[in-house]
Amino acid sequence: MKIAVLGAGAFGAALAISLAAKGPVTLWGRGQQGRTVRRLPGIMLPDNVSITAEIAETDEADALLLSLPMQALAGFAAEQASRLRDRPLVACCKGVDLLSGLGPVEILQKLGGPAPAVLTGPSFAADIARGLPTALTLACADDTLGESLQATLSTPVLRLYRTTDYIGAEIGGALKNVMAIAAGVVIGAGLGDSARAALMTRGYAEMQRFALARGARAETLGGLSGLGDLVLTCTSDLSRNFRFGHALGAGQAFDSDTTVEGAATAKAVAQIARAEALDMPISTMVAALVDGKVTLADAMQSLLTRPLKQE
Ligand SMILES: NC(=O)C1=CN([C@@H]2O[C@H](COP(=O)(O)OP(=O)(O)OC[C@H]3O[C@@H](n4cnc5c(N)ncnc54)[C@H](OP(=O)(O)O)[C@@H]3O)[C@@H](O)[C@H]2O)C=CC1
Ligand SMILES: O=C(CO)COP(=O)(O)O
Repeated sequence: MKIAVLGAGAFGAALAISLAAKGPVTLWGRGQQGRTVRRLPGIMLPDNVSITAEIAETDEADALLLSLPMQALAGFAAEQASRLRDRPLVACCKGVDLLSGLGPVEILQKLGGPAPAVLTGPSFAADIARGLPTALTLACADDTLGESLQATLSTPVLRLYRTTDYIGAEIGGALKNVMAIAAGVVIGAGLGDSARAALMTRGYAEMQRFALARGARAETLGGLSGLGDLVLTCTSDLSRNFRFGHALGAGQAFDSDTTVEGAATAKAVAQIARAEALDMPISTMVAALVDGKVTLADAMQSLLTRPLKQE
């Protein structure tokens, strides 16, 4: 199966490099110039990655990986509908669309083609690009297509596990970024590792609650795309979401050109939680903090003075 990756950011480039070990890959990036990837500095593309700014050069591919920021996906899919429709699509983004409340698979489903898949789980682009061992979840409602994509996209060092529960997989990937911002805030504000462990555990309970309410399976959240990615992103300085939260907690500025998926997703999740009366205190507080609607002191006070309850 010939693969093209749409989106030459850090993750798209890393996936292209990884797949190039198995055969030629086309990598498209808007405004792309030359063979260096601005958002993945210091990494060379192998010769069998064709990088281009001409999206028509991806038309020969049998399957497309969409590696764009979540909030850009719906607009891009609508713009490129005729090009994307009818081919297997794999969403490689993590989040909830702020305008529609939809995840990446639901957005791509609107195109009406084969069942879209989502590729998600614990992996930093820099690790994948360097060929370090990584395991991810490939979720697709059509298990036959999922099996074929799993085989095509796995490499000796990038091991894909498969599920049909795309709802659980995409919600795990979306919400772990919100929790990573919260974990960053905790550490940035000097509240300590014990507080971070409490935050991660209660954050995981929140991820489960949200996912189950939307029809996901609990075990999916316990897998790579949920717990696995929560652990990675809440504990590593390599995470942009964690670093953003850290800056927020420490009262420092943060580069607005950096992709921080958890910020918009927290707002989308807070809106859904309000509309559906779901108890999502950490996500709601992250949304309010990101918008500057509450101070850190108020956020802490509000979370710590909630009624005592059973675990
Ligand atoms: N980086 C990582 O370690 C991982 C990232 N992911 C996920 O991958 C997704 C992409 O993130 P990542 O690659 O890191 O982000 P980056 O910020 O590195 O790159 C985003 C890319 O998308 C391009 N882009 C933005 N908007 C549009 C648009 N409307 N049309 C076309 N291209 C657009 C950007 O172009 P430009 O530079 O011109 O703005 C850039 O090339 C996210 O959802 C992220 O959560 C998942 C796992 C790991
Ligand atoms: O999704 C990721 C790791 O799995 C990358 O995390 P950040 O977007 O926070 O850098």
